[in-house]
Amino acid sequence: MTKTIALLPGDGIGPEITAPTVELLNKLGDFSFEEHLFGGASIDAHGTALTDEVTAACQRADAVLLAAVGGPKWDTTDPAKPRPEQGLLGLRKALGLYANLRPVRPVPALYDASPLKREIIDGTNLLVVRELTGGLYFGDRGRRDDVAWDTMIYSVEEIERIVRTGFKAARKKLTSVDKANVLESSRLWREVVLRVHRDEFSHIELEHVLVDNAAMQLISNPTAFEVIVTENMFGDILSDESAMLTGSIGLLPSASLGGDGPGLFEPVHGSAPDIAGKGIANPLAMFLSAALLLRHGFAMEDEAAAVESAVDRALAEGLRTADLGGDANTADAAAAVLNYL
Ligand SMILES: NC(=O)C1=CN([C@@H]2O[C@H](COP(=O)(O)OP(=O)(O)OC[C@H]3O[C@@H](n4cnc5c(N)ncnc54)[C@H](O)[C@@H]3O)[C@@H](O)[C@H]2O)C=CC1
Ligand SMILES: CC(C)CC(=O)C(=O)O
Ligand SMILES: [Mg+2]
Repeated sequence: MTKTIALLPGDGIGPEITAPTVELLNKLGDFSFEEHLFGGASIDAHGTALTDEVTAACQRADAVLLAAVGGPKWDTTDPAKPRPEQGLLGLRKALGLYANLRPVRPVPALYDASPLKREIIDGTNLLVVRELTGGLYFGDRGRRDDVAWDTMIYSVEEIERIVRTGFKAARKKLTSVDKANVLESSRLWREVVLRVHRDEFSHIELEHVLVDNAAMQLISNPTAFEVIVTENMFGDILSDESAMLTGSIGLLPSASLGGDGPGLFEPVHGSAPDIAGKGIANPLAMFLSAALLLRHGFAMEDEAAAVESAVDRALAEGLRTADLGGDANTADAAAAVLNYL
């Protein structure tokens, strides 16, 4: 049966990396794409980053494929004005997508594209499990006179469910990243992690690492990590950092899961306004997000693996977009991957 994919190209490089991804998916299955304005594009048309109609269309779809939102055109410090990123946060919340999986799998062909030494990267294969609908990005915030505040708030239930996702993803070891030496929300986080480990997953090795130390060890000793589970903002920051183990943020995909309805699949990177419109964006993070959509959204494991193999093969055969130090453009990258599919 035809599966419906809600397509949200968004802003900046979003439409440029979405078009070849649709082409790629069309080679692998019978999909019906329903494209919607989202983020800045939706603000321009409707005055809001996410309309009720688009929320409903995403809820009805079998999966949601999103590129990226945002850009200088919509940057504002005025809290009364709409921002593209509000659409993203709103959609994740509306779909109940509390678990964001960000696999980091450097391939040997690209070790030289990373600023890190080959010996440090070699053997790295980690997963960042980022809590996506709580924490600092969703807590109370405000401004009064010359004071502003954001609140990091977590309930036991919110921590339990993401920690279980982390333990289930781990074969041997889970690293829980927090700031329990300072933050009360992290102390609760750690208590819950310890209890869930003791009661349900004692066969998995557990370690706690403070977030500042984790940021350092991701660069000095990345093979020490298998699965990292952490709160929303820490995961946001650590995953962009981890991207450099692979050589570029343009390579990192993600899957957002956990709701009753469809999953949402999107690259880790943003709308890259500095290169938008030039046709040089790396589409591989978007292709790999489509692979996660096939795997997690539609249980199409063979097709997902085929996309990942085609990406690996293209890179092994020398494909290098500008972010990887080469001169291939978006169309070249798409042609190379489609060729090996
Ligand atoms: N999920 C989303 O929609 C996200 C949206 N944003 C938004 O995107 C806008 C730009 O944010 P930035 O901080 O600049 O982060 P960014 O991830 O868009 O770009 C950071 C750097 O990486 C490069 N880059 C990113 N993706 C690339 C790709 N596929 N190929 C080649 N180079 C790539 C960019 O050219 C830039 O130099 C902001 O409005 C931000 O709020 C940021 C992160 C995630
Ligand atoms: C609106 C932001 C939370 C987007 C972002 O940086 C991300 O999800 O990685
Ligand atoms: Mg981010």
